Amino acid sequence: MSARHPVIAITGSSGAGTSTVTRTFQHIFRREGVNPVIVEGDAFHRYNREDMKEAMAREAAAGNDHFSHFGSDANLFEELETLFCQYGNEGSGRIRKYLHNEAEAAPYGQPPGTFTPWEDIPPGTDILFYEGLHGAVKTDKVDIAQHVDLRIGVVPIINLEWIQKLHRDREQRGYTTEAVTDTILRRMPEYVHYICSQFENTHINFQRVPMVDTSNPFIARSIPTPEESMVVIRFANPRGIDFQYLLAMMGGAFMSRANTIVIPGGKIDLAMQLIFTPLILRLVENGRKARARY
Ligand SMILES: Nc1ncnc2c1ncn2[C@@H]1O[C@H](COP(=O)(O)OP(=O)(O)OP(=O)(O)O)[C@@H](O)[C@H]1O
Ligand SMILES: O=C(CO)[C@H](O)[C@H](O)COP(=O)(O)O
Repeated sequence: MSARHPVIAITGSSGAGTSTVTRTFQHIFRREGVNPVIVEGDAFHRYNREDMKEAMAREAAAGNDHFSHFGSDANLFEELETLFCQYGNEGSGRIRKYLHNEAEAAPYGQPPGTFTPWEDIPPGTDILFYEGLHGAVKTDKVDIAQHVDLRIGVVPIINLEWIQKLHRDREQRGYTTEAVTDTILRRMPEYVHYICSQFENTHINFQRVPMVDTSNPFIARSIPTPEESMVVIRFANPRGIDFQYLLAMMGGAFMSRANTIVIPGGKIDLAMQLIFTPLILRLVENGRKARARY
């Protein structure tokens, strides 16, 4: 944790919606004049696409059919922890990108499924913003969560998460339904160990719950829309959260527990702006003051 160079992490499974939530944060950063460095979690995969296929085949030959992008062996957890720690202390660190498809890869003149070279974070940023799979991970070897000032979980109920992943991977990444289904099945043990466990380390979780039937996510023709869903927002520590204000600002919202507010899905953007703008401004302001004193 750092008062000088704050770190925010949005953490969630593949297809949960972390990239979508990032757009709301970019809007807040732009409006409030905050200069972030944005880190995509996929940059901390250990292998490029070809090497990952080989690693998976090696593991399968050795009897492990569950090697996946969710676990510690396929990711650079130590390097991610170092980045958060170094940024928190000095505002510096090394980042890169994982290029998922032709559109992302074209500007770099590289093939999809490869990483860009590591680069230093430019000096003068206000905040590090991470979105990806592992922003609140704790294992027996690393404690990534401890370096993050604001940890946010994005966790649709699992049927919805699968529908979102199936649609995104087919439409934007060129995979078949069968290939995505195999990936979901292969990742399940590491999903339970590495993904679910993070949501007890987060400060705020957003769980989208569809109000339409998603019983068989593998045949769903479309992703339930925001208007067809509700969002459960749970605060680990509700002290200081003005629930009366949130209820007044968002028609149709209600409290389901003392630390949990439920809102209509179409209001998620508004909810995030109302909840996060003051938290971001406080982190950035504290950081600026602490750096001025240093
Ligand atoms: N609140 C939402 N309402 C409707 N659709 C959504 C919502 N959030 C995400 N989606 C859709 O779900 C799909 C996956 O979302 P997104 O790409 O943000 O996931 P992700 O968590 O960033 O995945 P990955 O980590 O694998 O890149 C996208 O097609 C996106 O449009
Ligand atoms: O979304 C993911 C993890 O968040 C992807 O599964 C991972 O980044 C690998 O991508 P690809 O299968 O396109 O090589």
